[in-house]
Amino acid sequence: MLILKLTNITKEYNSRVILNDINLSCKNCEMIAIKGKSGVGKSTLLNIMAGLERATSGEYYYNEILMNDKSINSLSKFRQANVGYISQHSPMIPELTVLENICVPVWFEKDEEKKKEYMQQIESLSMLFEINNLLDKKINALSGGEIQRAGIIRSILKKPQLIIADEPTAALDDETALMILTHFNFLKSEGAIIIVVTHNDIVSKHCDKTYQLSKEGLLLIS
Ligand SMILES: Nc1ncnc2c1ncn2[C@@H]1O[C@H](COP(=O)(O)OP(=O)(O)OP(=O)(O)O)[C@@H](O)[C@H]1O
Repeated sequence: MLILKLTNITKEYNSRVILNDINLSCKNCEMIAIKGKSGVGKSTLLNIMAGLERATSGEYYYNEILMNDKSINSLSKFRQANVGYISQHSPMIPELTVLENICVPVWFEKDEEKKKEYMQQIESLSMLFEINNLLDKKINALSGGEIQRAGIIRSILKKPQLIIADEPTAALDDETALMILTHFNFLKSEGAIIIVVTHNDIVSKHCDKTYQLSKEGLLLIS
């Protein structure tokens, strides 16, 4: 079984405590929501779990491997192999088309079979998320919600084990958000761990557990 475990995690920036004594355990086929006030440290926590930042103290185990003392190079390999990171504002290259932007992770793949598999994923996900008719347009021609859906496809096309999503439905209407959540549920049933930061009750209702992040720590609220 795949387990993500945080024990007594703290994070400080310039001696300012952002996260204090954070404990969390989740396993594959689980989707959890994290809520909390602006500035409380939700993105910082996601960054630690994604291997983008190191905690100041405490232990982060992913699949029984201690991530704290990994080198920057190893963390980067961990991310490439395991993590699909969905951010609020997916960075896109404006000079490229939607398809070219989505294809960025495919550039680095040397295995031709895998490349083919990723391209098939892009085709089916863009149909599912209803942006298939926009793939040859320049990114600037898309709405915020369309760009967000393109960013989600790019983050999940390699079927990552760990999906970390920071407000993945912020730019989406409820109906489109539900479409994304239905797919997240499918990925969960296939074995992924999904961790979502959200202010949207529709999203948290689709999660197995909801946590509240505050200065007191991370509390299970439902
Ligand atoms: N690299 C950094 N250096 C210094 N301070 C930082 C850094 N990154 C984040 N912070 C600070 O840490 C605090 C938590 O930021 P974070 O982005 O994690 O909060 P958040 O809960 O995700 O907020 P929001 O909901 O507004 O996105 C903020 O006060 C922020 O200014």
